[in-house]
Amino acid sequence: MDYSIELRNIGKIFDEKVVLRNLSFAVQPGKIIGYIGPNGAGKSTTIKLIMGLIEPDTGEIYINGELIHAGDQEYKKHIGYVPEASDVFEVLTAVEYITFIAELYGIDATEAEMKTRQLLDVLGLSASADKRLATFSKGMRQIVLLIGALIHNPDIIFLDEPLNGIDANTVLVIEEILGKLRDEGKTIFYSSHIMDVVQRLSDQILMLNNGAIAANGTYQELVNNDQNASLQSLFNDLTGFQEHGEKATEFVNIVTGGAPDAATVSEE
Ligand SMILES: Nc1ncnc2c1ncn2[C@@H]1O[C@H](COP(=O)(O)OP(=O)(O)OP(=O)(O)O)[C@@H](O)[C@H]1O
Repeated sequence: MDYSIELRNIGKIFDEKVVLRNLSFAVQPGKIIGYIGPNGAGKSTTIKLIMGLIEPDTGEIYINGELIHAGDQEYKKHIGYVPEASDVFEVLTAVEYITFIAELYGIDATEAEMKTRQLLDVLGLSASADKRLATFSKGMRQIVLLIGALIHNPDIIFLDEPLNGIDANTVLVIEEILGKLRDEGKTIFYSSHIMDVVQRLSDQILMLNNGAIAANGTYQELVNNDQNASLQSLFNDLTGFQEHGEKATEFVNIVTGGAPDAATVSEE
């Protein structure tokens, strides 16, 4: 079987800074892939490369076995993307925004509106369907972005912190939706800093550090079946971050004036 996404030796440099170095990984359809790493590790850059928004400096990207380039259009029809930043067209209503996207993907206008209203209804937003997005809360916007990314039934779905601002009940529904889409054979590429959600949802975890893969496997493989381990502690280990306790003490001491040398701490 072809991989749905395969990166071979990808390199990317921005302003003389090496952001991705020889990045290689492959993922199969019908899996949720947790894509994690510290701020600035290169996660969004990877997603932009796969979505063809930017070109790699070196290496190749294959989607469903086909070598792709940034200018290619065909494969993009099979991709859905839920961005982290909720930049939506504020003057549009939820229905207008989602049907606009659906029509861009070639869905007939009447069908697009019908499907949009049904999906908004399922996720509890039917009363706000014809309200402008300017009036929507962060979580409501996130749901609109999610529907907009899925309405054309994509095979490969990228989600960047998709649960931000969404209430606990709707989170449960969305997690189940992602599981069902995975069972339908979709590839779900899930990027998040919330380790317990990634640990719970992912069939495969890819950890990026300094532009290279630091770990790649199932959660059980990564923690070596250690019952006391967690993705959070593995993340701290692999990214070499052990001083959270000291950092917290230092911060609180500065705020409260509790440490004798608090005034000099920031001079480093
Ligand atoms: N267009 C760009 N021009 C210059 N530098 C860029 C550009 N895009 C990303 N970078 C740099 O590349 C590095 C990786 O950024 P990227 O957004 O991929 O990280 P990330 O892992 O998604 O981080 P976060 O978790 O904070 O979203 C950062 O140092 C960033 O400043």
